[in-house]
Amino acid sequence: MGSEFEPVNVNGFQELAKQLLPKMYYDYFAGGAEDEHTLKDNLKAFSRIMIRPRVLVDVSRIDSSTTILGFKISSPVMVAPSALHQLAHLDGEVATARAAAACDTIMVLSYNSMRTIEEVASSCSGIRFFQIYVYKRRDITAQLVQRAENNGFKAIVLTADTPRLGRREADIRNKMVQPELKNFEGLISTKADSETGGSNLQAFVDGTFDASLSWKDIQWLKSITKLPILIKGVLTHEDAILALDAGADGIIVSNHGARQLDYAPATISVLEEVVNAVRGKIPVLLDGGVRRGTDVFKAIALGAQAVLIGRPVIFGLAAKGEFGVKRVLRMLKDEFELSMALAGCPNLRDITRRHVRMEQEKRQSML
Ligand SMILES: Cc1cc2nc3c(=O)[nH]c(=O)nc-3n(C[C@H](O)[C@H](O)[C@H](O)COP(=O)(O)O)c2cc1C
Ligand SMILES: CCCCCCC(=O)C(=O)O
Repeated sequence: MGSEFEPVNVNGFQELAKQLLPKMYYDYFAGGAEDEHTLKDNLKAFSRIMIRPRVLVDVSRIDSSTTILGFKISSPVMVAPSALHQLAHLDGEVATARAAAACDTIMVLSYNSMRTIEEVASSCSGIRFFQIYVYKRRDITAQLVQRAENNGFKAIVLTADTPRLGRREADIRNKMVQPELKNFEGLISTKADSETGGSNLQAFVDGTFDASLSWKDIQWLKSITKLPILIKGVLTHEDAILALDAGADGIIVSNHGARQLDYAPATISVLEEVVNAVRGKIPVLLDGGVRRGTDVFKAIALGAQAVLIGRPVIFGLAAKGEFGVKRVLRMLKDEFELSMALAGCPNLRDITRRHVRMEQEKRQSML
């Protein structure tokens, strides 16, 4: 493959990133937990859903814009929080933020970014949310939440699926090195040594993250910020109800890109369960395995307000920096708009449950 290779879909960026990145970093970005069963199923589950197109609908104008927590975005494709963007490209999260802003969408900045909250905030205007983990040292988490709020971030995303780090065997084999995180300078050392010689990330998380975090702590989070709070990592109707009861302002159905609990369900397979439990009271978003505009269409049909993408953004960044991230976001928007047109849905509100058919429904209809 020569340097002129130009991806025609977002998977092409993964191929480019694989050629360009050191193996340790590529494996960190691409990998999942243990057998990577859920990693594969996040993709396969989308392919088990069929779209039921309607014809002879006027689709001469397609509007894929939507509103999330009152903020208008050009299409329901947002940037998921992902760590360590400077391992993909020197400009790191600043390039990602500029690309997201240029595409009129929301970026969720990771707690584990390599560019600081302040650098990202001053790099361009744009709507941004801030994702957090909760450290045993709660004062540090509270300071970062405050800095995000002071720097114009519009919501806090609490990642709830990481009391400990999932077992990513590629990182263990590669002895993945934990880079220092500038956000925490003067607050805590982000250097870590793995006693077992495995992944430094795992050693760091095990020493720092608060594994005692529970639903009652949402009250603590509410007491330290005025921003809306979204809970990321919900996969069951039981937890969706608990999130509602705790006063969450939104839910992100996520299995952390299959990097935490292997054999957790593919996110698209549990979206409807969560949407039904929430009954429209708060927005439900989804991430995990979204690689095509048709995937976005399926998630919207099953009740998501928007999707977020993780690895495609990182691979776009690794391949072509800010331009690569823009290309990824535009490709998905264009593909989504095409699927809206071909399915007879000029607006997002026209996409309904009846526009998709799950595998089990297909079998029933063939009996
Ligand atoms: C390399 C990498 C780093 C990630 N870092 C974080 C993180 O810091 N915080 C977080 O909440 N989720 C993190 N995630 C999970 C993403 O937010 C998201 O749930 C997942 O990537 C979506 O799946 P996809 O990569 O298939 O799009 C990370 C994912 C990847 C691939
Ligand atoms: C620098 C610590 C990285 C913690 C894990 C980040 C993450 O959520 C992921 O890799 O997934």
